[in-house]
Amino acid sequence: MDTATRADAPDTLVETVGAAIVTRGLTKRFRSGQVAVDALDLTVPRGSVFGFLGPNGSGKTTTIRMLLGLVTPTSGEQSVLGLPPVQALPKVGAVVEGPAFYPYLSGADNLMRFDAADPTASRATARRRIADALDRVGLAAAAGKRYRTYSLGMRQRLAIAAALLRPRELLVLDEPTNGLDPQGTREVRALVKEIAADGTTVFVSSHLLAEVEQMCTHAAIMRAGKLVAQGTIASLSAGLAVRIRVETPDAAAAVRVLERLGMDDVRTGDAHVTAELGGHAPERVNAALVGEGVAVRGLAVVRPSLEDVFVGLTGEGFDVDG
Ligand SMILES: Nc1ncnc2c1ncn2[C@@H]1O[C@H](COP(=O)(O)OP(=O)(O)OP(=O)(O)O)[C@@H](O)[C@H]1O
Repeated sequence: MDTATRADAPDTLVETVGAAIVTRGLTKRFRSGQVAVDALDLTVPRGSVFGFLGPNGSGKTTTIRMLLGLVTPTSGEQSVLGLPPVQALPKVGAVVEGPAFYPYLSGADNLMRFDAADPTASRATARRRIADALDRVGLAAAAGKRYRTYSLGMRQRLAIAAALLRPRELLVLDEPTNGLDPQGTREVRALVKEIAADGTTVFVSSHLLAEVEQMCTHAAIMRAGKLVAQGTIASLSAGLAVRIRVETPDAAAAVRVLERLGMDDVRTGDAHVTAELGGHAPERVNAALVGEGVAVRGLAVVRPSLEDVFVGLTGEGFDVDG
């Protein structure tokens, strides 16, 4: 699945072989009549870090709860690791709501309690399992420290460790950086990449465009319960033009030069001018501007962002407040 499928899902089985998550027409209508998820066709390739992106209230949590068997769909189909969600659960780690940890217990003792709650886990190997999980999230050195002394990032990493007490093929994280400070956010993003590098598919919801752009290989964009687009990060923006941005106090002169070069969609901003780069070499554009006496304070090639994709497809800004 290297190409963007926009809102169109692949409809042959062949295309979904190897998918960690597939949904077809997945819909949740709450008793209130609210349609939280509307005919969702999602294909999450195995091995991807898949960003499930959408403003607050766009249906991300409801979808995740259906995928984990916590909410019954109104209609549609879904498979997780090729199985109905409930059957897949032993192979799926999830952090949906912050797990309840005891503040006065250490990180290791908290995990011990989690582990003990799993009837299939052998007691004999518990210590090894917990040490491995703590090591995996970078908390080995803090294993004996009380939870209440943990930073926000450490707390979230402990939650991820709890989800990774058993070998998992898929890790589902609902807004894992929500409420974290910048340091905690960096820690969690780095951890997600490490987990993916070990071969685990990671399905992570977020309302932060830049976060998904940085952390994920693929993304699906939701709006008001509906899928707007999905594909690799690169393919999502492939249809959008790369632009050149010129910082200059001589905007009017710069516009004339860019238009003379035959550049499309030339726009003037506050002390800058942008245009579609097309087949033009940025250094030649710069030379032409300078040759005409335009004072160029900065020149950048701007690749389209996921926000541009969202705006292009919906005609709306990406409003994180829903
Ligand atoms: N149990 C429920 N009963 C009725 N409506 C609900 C219920 N749960 C969610 N909704 C509604 O469904 C819509 C989607 O909510 P959901 O929580 O799935 O969105 P979200 O994208 O995860 O947003 P957030 O990040 O704010 O949780 C919202 O309008 C929400 O108010």
